[in-house]
Amino acid sequence: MQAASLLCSSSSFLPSFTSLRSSHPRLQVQPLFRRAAANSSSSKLPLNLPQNYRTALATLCSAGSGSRQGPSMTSENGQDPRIARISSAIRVIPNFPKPGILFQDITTLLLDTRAFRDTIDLFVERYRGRDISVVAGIEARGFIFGPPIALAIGAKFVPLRKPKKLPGEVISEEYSLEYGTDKIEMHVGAVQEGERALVIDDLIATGGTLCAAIKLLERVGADVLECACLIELAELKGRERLGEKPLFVLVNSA
Ligand SMILES: O=P(O)(O)OC[C@H]1O[C@H](OP(=O)(O)OP(=O)(O)O)[C@H](O)[C@@H]1O
Ligand SMILES: Nc1ncnc2[nH]cnc12
Repeated sequence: MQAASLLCSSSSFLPSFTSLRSSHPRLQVQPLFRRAAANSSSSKLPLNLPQNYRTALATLCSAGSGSRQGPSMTSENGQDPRIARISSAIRVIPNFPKPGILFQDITTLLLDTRAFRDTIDLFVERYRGRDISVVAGIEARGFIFGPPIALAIGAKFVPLRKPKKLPGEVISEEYSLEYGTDKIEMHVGAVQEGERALVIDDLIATGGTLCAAIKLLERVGADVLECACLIELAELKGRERLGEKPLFVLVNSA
């Protein structure tokens, strides 16, 4: 399968927007849910069309030994019925912020109170009762999903921020982009050795950001149970970059 390419030409501008060009082959997965517009090419889509082809995989996108189904997985092809609504609520904007990029816009999901609530609930159902004391959210969109999950499961929320945003002493982890590098930072003392952590972001593309987040947490001795994202751009194989670390996603977007 051809790998999609990062189109950003500089790490200071559009640090990690990742494209899946419309010419790319379809995702090689067994979809439990396929959207009606599944055969559309992104280049044919009007900008305001809420979706392109998107395959929702419910909890089956978990990898590694941490994989398990949430308690409310009622059957309709084995998929939780909430997934279809969540998938539909994410808008895909072709050619934003640069030509060739299919931008996964989660702001439309936030406008749909039921879909937003269902998203949080699905994560909470998965992580409640697993003795997680830290939910680490990645700037910026991990800050939207992380805090409600943290509150619901009784964990603290730790923001992992872009450079020079945190006022206290920080540890940093650099990660590579197609062109150049970027960095995320965490406050020293926010997480203690031995704590059980979950990393949350809206989306995994190449996986560089999540890898850096895992490294930050492990450097202070935390045990990172799993990473969780709303969306996976599976063609970019970010999951492989995570190695054995389990990844849980709700929606797979090709
Ligand atoms: O898997 P990767 O290739 O590392 O890319 C994924 C990251 O890219 C996006 O954030 P972005 O860097 O665009 O920052 P933002 O959320 O502040 O817009 C997304 O929210 C993830 O954090
Ligand atoms: N295609 C994409 N849409 C939204 N955020 C992204 N981050 C990296 N690639 C992205």
